[in-house]
Amino acid sequence: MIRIDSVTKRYPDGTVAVDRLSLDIPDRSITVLVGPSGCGKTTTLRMINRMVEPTEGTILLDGKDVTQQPVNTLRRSMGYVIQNAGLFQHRTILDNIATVPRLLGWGKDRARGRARELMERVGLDAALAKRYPYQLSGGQQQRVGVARALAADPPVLLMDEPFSAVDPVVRKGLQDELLRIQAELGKTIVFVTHDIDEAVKLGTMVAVLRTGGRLAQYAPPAELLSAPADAFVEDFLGADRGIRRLSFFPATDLALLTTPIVAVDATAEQIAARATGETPYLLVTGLDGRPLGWSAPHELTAGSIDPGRLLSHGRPFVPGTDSLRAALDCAVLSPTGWAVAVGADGRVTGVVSQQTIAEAIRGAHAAVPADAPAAAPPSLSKGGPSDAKVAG
Ligand SMILES: Nc1ncnc2c1ncn2[C@@H]1O[C@H](COP(=O)(O)OP(=O)(O)OP(=O)(O)O)[C@@H](O)[C@H]1O
Repeated sequence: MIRIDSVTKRYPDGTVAVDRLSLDIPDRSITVLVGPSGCGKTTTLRMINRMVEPTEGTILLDGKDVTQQPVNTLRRSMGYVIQNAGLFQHRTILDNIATVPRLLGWGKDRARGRARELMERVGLDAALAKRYPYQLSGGQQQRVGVARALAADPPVLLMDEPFSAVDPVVRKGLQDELLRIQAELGKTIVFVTHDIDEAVKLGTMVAVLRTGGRLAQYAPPAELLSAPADAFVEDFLGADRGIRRLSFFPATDLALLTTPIVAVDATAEQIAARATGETPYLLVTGLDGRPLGWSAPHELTAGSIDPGRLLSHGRPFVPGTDSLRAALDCAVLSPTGWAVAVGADGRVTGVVSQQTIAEAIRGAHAAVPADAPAAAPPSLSKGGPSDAKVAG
């Protein structure tokens, strides 16, 4: 949908911010521009909506040169979100969001109705509608910024470090919300960040730029992690890329054991039958099938198992939704070294050892050569079990 074709930007003082950059930005997906400070990310983004004009090269939107379109028409087809939201301080939240529809000539009631709809979509309480930006938290202001950019339903969203100014917890919430909105609305999003973790989490495609505005690598995140193009990209990705790459493999095919599991009301015979030596511990579940904790079999008293005396079961993972990284994390954090698998309803479906997960990891790596990346399954959570990421 957006083609950046051999674009160079030289500022009047001679600074080359972007150097012969070519990128095909796919339709209805998130493309992330990432790289160190000053590598030309913002300049590239602003050339798309013509806030900055290229010195050389062309940018095509749906096959048409952006310089051949009236700049106002072009910008109205592109929502723009910046760090700190850039809200109009003297306008209410509702009127901030209604800005572009009003510019397009919508009546006040219709524009405000649309604004209310968008507040709900980005997770803002309707009670905030009449407040002014200074009466909102940073995270809420960013949500207003996203709602404002979406108000006229533009096909393209340009986002320049939109979540950089908020704390990590709020940031994660905003990222998850963006992925959810994107899954619903299917916008073409170009997203600038200097944070490689954010790039890998959000991007369908990731363009890594190096200082001087040159493209170092353009690839889906799994490919970046498995086959960085050079030492610069490898360094930029950080030390633990092998672990992070596991986010792209589903925990679906792990062989789960169901024997070492007993219910809290288990009889002595049931406990004995389950203590087969497959694991040094048994997992105790409640009568509802949810995990309560681990115990050595000889410490369990039939008929009066005290949940308060069990070892923590740790954080469970959901096979089919979570990744191998999530499963490994659960096993590493479990006091017994065994991870607990649950269904979407929270009921235990089995347990799995670190060793079995390690074998699955070896199998996954072997099945996908380093230069042929794993494709992220559509509903795979790429982070820990609480990372509700829907990969693009
Ligand atoms: N108006 C300007 N005049 C001259 N040089 C500029 C101008 N705007 C940006 N630059 C320079 O162009 C280069 C790229 O800047 P740009 O803002 O695009 O980088 P960036 O990757 O977005 O950086 P950051 O992550 O720090 O925001 C930098 O060296 C910057 O100093």
